[in-house]
Amino acid sequence: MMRMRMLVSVRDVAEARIAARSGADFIDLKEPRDGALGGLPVDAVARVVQALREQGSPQPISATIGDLPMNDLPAILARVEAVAACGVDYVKVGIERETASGAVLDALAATGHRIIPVFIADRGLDFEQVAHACALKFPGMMVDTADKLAGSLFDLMPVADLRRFVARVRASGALVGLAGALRHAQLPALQELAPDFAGFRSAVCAGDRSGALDPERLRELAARLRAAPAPLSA
Ligand SMILES: O=C[C@H](O)COP(=O)(O)O
Repeated sequence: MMRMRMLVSVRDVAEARIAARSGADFIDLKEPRDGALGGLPVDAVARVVQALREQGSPQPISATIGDLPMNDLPAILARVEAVAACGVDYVKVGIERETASGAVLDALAATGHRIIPVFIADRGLDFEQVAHACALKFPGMMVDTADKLAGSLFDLMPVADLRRFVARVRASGALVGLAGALRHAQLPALQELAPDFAGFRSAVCAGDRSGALDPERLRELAARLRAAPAPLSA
């Protein structure tokens, strides 16, 4: 079992370069000021992808499409196409706990792009929806939280549900990731859950997640993740 990898959310070329040289395993493009899955303008995504590819950064790159309502499937699909065309490795799409989400998952799977559904967990997870997504064979799946002021993922979801999510997604063959205002202090709890990767923004900024990426915090987190033994439960 590999160690747990670290996805780091960045908003521009400068932050992406910092993340690439400071220990990030996945570089995730978003505008943190615009919420959990705030999207960057497509030309900004393209600029970051070009800069990272030109400097030979090996990390896979993901980008979010932005917070779009589940009932606006045409807008979701148009945005997926635009973001995928920037050359990212993965397109992240927020999945709300709503009836319309089933049809969104079906349509995303049919795009042929490498989509990572991100289940928004503030109101808990619908495990039928998760099972539905698992059957659609996405390359990865995550949970994240929308309200970053309500505490971390561990405050919003029971550990038993997180464990169930990790097991269910892993059994489907997809990569599984956890995020939601995760902090350094939660690394032991994360290690115990043993997702393939964990996503960070709040913990690697000097102020709140809308501020600037802090290379020192990032390097410290990366060092702690590298030092941690691979969890037995994995
Ligand atoms: O995809 C990961 C998120 O951007 C993590 O952000 P956060 O640590 O502020 O919840």
